[in-house]
Amino acid sequence: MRPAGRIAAAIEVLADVETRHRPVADALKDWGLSHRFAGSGDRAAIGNLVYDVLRWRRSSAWRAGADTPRAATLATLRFHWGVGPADLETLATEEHGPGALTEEERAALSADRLGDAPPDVAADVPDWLAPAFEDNFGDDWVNEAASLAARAPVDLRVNTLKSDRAKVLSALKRFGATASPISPVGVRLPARAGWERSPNIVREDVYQRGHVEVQDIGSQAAALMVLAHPGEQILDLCAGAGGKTLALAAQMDNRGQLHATDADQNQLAPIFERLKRAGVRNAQVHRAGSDLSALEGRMDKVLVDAPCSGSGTWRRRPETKWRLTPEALERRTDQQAAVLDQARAFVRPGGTLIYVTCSVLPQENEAQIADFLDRAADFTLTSMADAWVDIAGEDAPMPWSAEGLMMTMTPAATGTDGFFVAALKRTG
Ligand SMILES: C[S@@+](CC[C@H](N)C(=O)[O-])C[C@H]1O[C@@H](n2cnc3c(N)ncnc32)[C@H](O)[C@@H]1O
Repeated sequence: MRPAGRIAAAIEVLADVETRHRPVADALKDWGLSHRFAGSGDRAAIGNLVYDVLRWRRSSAWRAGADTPRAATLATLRFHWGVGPADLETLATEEHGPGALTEEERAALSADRLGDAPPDVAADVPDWLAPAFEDNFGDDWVNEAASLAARAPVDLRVNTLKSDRAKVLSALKRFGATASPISPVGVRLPARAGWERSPNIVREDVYQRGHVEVQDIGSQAAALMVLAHPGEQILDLCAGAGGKTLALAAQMDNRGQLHATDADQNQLAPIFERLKRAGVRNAQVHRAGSDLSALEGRMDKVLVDAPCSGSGTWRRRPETKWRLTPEALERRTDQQAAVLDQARAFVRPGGTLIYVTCSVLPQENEAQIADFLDRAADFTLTSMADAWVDIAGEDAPMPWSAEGLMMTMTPAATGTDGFFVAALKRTG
């Protein structure tokens, strides 16, 4: 397909998402099924544009002067893909293209009005979330929020049970792989621009042989902040598909005992195959709802990788930014409080509870920890500043942190997805 046809297709998919409130992936898949002439490269390229429109939806509508899929798509091409006004005009009128620009569109796309936009429009966040960002990031809030809109790179974690970073870097050199400045086991493949397709890493030999896992550097750093050591007893209470379980097993060098469970058995489903592929031998998976009373008071570390709004991962799932509601956020914070209360019983005296979210919202992070400390007098916050420097090195970018006590990684500060980490020591 020619670019003009892809642009028209992206507008069609976005209209479907909007009018039928459909998941983006489903709308893209259906479009592909009903347009068999489009190859897999075309479908991926259309997906790139659709997701980019969703990333900057609010600011694009402002720039275009209209909040429609067509207006937002044209503004995305103009202001994020660098397509000049004359080229946009030509593309629009080509065969199978989206159709000639109107006078209003031409005027809106010829000059950029973003400088006049209110902060929450420039930040590309829903207006009800602006106070949370401002509260968390002060004067930097617009820049921080806007950084959650850009395309994300593909990050990989080298599985040290099977390989090392130098070998993985060499195997993935053709994708532009570089070593992460934060995670000593992290490898980054740069984000692709425009229509260009991301590398399909799961087809690579290093992936199929379990030498790497796809995992954001922020998620890797959060797992490293557990400070798991060989020989310890560790519980991963919200293990889900096991992303952090695998990282912890590698840190433990397969020694000691790693317990993994989740409240939802369906979430756990992929973990078994992943543990096998990664060569993990020290993990025991407990089915959802299992009786874990034998572990109470015995764990050196308990990881709560809590259910959350996912605001830190908006780069990867931009549609979720616009679908989040105050009610859904409140449900999440209730779940977080419940899972923290559940987790504390497993920590041995002197052991540590590590709380992680992939969110940057203070309601799910600092406020959640403050409330927990009010309920749990036998826990105290521990500083993470030294551990961060030990793991990442002196020159690595620093997360947001008040006195080193709790940490928030963000695309703007650490070049990662947004992640929050707090470590709470059981004193009594
Ligand atoms: C952020 S996801 C976990 C991601 C996973 N740790 C990883 O790194 O791939 C949060 C998980 O918490 C689980 N969950 C929610 N409430 C829970 C509870 N009370 N106890 C255990 N798991 C819970 C959800 O089912 C979900 O799988």
